[in-house]
Amino acid sequence: MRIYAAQSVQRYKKILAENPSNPKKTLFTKLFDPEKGGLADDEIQKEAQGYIVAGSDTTAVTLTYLTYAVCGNRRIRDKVVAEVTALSEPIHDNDIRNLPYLNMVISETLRIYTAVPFGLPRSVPSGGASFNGYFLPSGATVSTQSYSLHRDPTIFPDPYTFNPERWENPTKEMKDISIPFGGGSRICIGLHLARMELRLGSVLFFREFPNAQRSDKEGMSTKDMEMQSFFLMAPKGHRCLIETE
Ligand code: HEM
Repeated sequence: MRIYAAQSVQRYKKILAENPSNPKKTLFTKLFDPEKGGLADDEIQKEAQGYIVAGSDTTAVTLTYLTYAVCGNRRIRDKVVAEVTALSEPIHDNDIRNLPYLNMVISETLRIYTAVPFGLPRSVPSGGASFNGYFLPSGATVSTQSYSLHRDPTIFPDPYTFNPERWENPTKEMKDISIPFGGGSRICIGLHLARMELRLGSVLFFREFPNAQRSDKEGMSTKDMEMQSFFLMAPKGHRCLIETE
């Protein structure tokens, strides 16, 4: 990935050299201009690497678990299929961003199959802070994480069951405690893009494969799909087999 990021930076520098006044714009275009507070090549490369990890595996893992969860319950799958097959082509995000059942399925996937089970660390500001009766000294590193919050049985009854309907009328506590994208000023910068990808990916998949179901070929089982933390969460067996009826 380091090499890929370095090559991308070099490719873009070539584009800039060929058309310095009007280059094809990317997220990083301004960073290449040292006169406008840009960064050095190796700094851009590190940023690019961060975006590749933060923006690809997260969504891929979430979409994998969404597909697996939906395909494991015919009632849920058929409700998703009914909603997405009622759409007419061409499909644009505007047509699907408010699909009620699909959004519940996505919220439930982000609750129970959080790809990022932790929060990135924060430093307590100078002067320290009091939280829940505890004093946190200035400079201490603190963090919270979504994995156990999303499984709190007092907020999410029967927390280990994939139940999209629980999002039909979510309580304030459910909304407050759900942090699949973190929170505060450093909340995931890609959350809207991620939700868009999850919506589009699911719509296209279940329109194309309305009869998709879990496969047990090649010994595939739920054991393969147990979540393991490789920094990001991912299926333990590194695979997810789905077949059509
Ligand atoms: C389902 C998909 C995703 C999940 C679950 C997710 C989750 C998270 C979480 C929990 C954080 C830490 C936030 C915090 O500490 O408060 C984070 C940070 C970040 N995410 Fe995402 N993310 C996803 C998709 C994306 C995408 C698509 C992009 C970019 C294209 C992205 C870019 C980033 C970046 C750059 C940060 C660091 C933000 C900062 O430190 O200011 N993420 N993400």
